Amino acid sequence: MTAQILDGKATAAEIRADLTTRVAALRDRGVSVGLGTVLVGDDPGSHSYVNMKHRDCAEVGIESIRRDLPADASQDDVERAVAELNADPACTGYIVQLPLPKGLDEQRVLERIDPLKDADGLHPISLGRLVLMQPGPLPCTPKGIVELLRRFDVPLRGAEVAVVGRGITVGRSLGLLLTRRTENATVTLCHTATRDLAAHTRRADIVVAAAGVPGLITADMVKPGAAVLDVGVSRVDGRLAGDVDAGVREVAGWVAPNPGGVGPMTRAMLLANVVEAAEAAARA
Ligand SMILES: Nc1nc(=O)c2c([nH]1)NC[C@@H]1CN(c3ccc(C(=O)N[C@@H](CCC(=O)O)C(=O)O)cc3)C=[N+]21
Repeated sequence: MTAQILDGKATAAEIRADLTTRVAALRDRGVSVGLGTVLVGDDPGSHSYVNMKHRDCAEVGIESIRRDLPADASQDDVERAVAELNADPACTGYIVQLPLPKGLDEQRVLERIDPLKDADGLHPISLGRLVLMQPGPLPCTPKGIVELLRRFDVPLRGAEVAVVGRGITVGRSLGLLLTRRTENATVTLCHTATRDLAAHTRRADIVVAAAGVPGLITADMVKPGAAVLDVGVSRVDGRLAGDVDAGVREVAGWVAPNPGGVGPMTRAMLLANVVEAAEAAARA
C-alpha cells in the first residue's frame, strides 16, 4: 500500500475557483481587491514565486501591483516601497517577498507594513493575534497545511503532530495554529538541537517537515499510516529537493509531495487572506 497523495495542486485550483466567485461578488458591490508584492534583488527562486503569485491573481480577478527593487536597494528604498503600498488605495493587501538580501533588516521592514494590509500574517501584530488566538490574517503556509489536512479528512483533533523546524513562517506558527481549540492537535516542535528527532517523528500521526534539510525524513522515522507533509525547499545541484525521502511513500498513509503539495496551497492562502480582508472591510 502506498500513501494517498495530498494533492495540493488540485486543491489549490479548487480554492482559486471559489475565490474567483467571491472576488466577483465583491466587485459587484463596488469593492476592489488588489494584492501587492515587494521583491528585492534577483534571486531566481524568489522571482519565480512572485511571478506565480501575479499569475494566480490574474486567474481569480485580483488586481496585482508589483514593486521590484534592485539587489543594492537600501533599507530606506525598501521602506519607501512599503510606505507607498500602505498609502495606495488600490492595494488592499501585500507581501514583502522573503528573504531580503543580506544587510537589510527584515523585521524593521515587516513592522512598517500596515497590519490591515498584511497578506502574509507575518506582521508582529498578526503574529501576536495568532498567539492570543484572536482573528487575523494567518501565515500562508501553516494555513495551507491545515486546509489541506481538512480537505483530505486527515484527523487533527487529539492527533500527535511532529513539526520539524522552528522558523516563523512555517514551524513556529504552525505549532500555534494546530494547538488552537479549533484544531486541538498536540504538537512537538522539533529543531536542530532536538536530541532524538526520530523518536519524536515515530510517535507522530502527522509529520510536517520544514527544516530545509534534503531527505531528512526517512521511512524508518515514520509510523505506518501517518501523514507526512514535505515543506522543505533546498537546491541541490540546481534542482529543488524536499525534506522527505522518496521511501516514505511506502510507509505513510498520506503524503504531501514537494512540488505539488504545500507550495500551491501557500499561494492559494495568500489570495484567501486578501479576499477575507476585503470581505471583512466590506462588512464593517
Ligand atoms: N513573504 C513571503 N511569503 C511567502 O509566502 C514566501 C516568501 N516570502 N518567501 C519564499 C517562500 C517560498 N514560498 C513558496 C510558495 C509557493 C511555492 C509553490 O507553489 N511551489 C510549487 C511549484 C514549485 C516550482 O515548480 O518551482 C509546488 O510546490 O508545486 C513554493 C514556495 C513562499 N514563500
